[in-house]
Amino acid sequence: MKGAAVLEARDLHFGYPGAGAAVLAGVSLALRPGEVVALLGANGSGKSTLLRLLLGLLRPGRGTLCLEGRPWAAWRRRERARRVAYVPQIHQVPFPYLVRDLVALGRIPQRGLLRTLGADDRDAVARALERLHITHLAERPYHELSGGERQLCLIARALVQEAQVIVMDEPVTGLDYGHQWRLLALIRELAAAGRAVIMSTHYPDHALNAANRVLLLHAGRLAADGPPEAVVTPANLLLLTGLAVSAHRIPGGPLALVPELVTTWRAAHG
Ligand SMILES: Nc1ncnc2c1ncn2[C@@H]1O[C@H](COP(=O)(O)OP(=O)(O)OP(=O)(O)O)[C@@H](O)[C@H]1O
Repeated sequence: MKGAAVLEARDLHFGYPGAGAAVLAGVSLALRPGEVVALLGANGSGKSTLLRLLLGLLRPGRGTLCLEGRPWAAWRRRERARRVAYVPQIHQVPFPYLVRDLVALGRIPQRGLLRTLGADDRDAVARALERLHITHLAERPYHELSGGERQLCLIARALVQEAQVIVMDEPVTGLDYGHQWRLLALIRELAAAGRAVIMSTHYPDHALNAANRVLLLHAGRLAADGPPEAVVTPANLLLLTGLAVSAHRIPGGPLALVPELVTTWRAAHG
């Protein structure tokens, strides 16, 4: 995909203080408007760490990060927050927020901390809840919700932020099958409207079908970066998971992935 990068990392190196080996070594990537980038990697491969580096929540030992071509440190915090939204994997709230209040927190970068919500903010919250089909949760305490319901609230909070870049750490985790695919469709819509989305995922078929570009994180490095069908290959899935997986073209349609284990079970047990 062409166009200037909205977020660009060059040669990132990172290790947690006191931990032995580096988690990331020499990772470079660029995220452009209109792109959905999927980040695949095994458990503990450093996906969350990389996303937290891209958000400026961790500092790289080496390397640079630019937002809209300007070094990360040159931006004021609020200006960055207007441009980059984050959907974390795990989220604790310090107060017993109602869902609509938690989602409204996403408006703070737009309005500032001290100004009360206006009609436009309330409309934005209502639209986001509707878009995620969770209007019925608006008056519920966030901390009483299920994991999947909370995840949808965090996505609504990112939507009302109206940031150009959305960083999502395993956004479909905990969501039922219908919500998973509806969320992926929404992510595609956001990108089609000009936003740039990077999301980590453990689902190769989501990367294959919902992303424009796939990054494969392995042994602290990006082992691949390219179009989905060039990256989500049996060879790369073997590297990533240790599993033999075959890819089958549905006539005139997408690729379907089948682990060889399934083929073996079916051959043995019907
Ligand atoms: N705060 C921390 N201090 C020390 N080591 C950490 C810390 N957070 C993560 N790590 C280590 O860094 C490595 C990468 O962790 P990270 O959470 O980035 O992986 P991940 O790919 O997101 O994993 P998962 O798919 O299981 O969520 C792991 O070995 C993890 O144990």
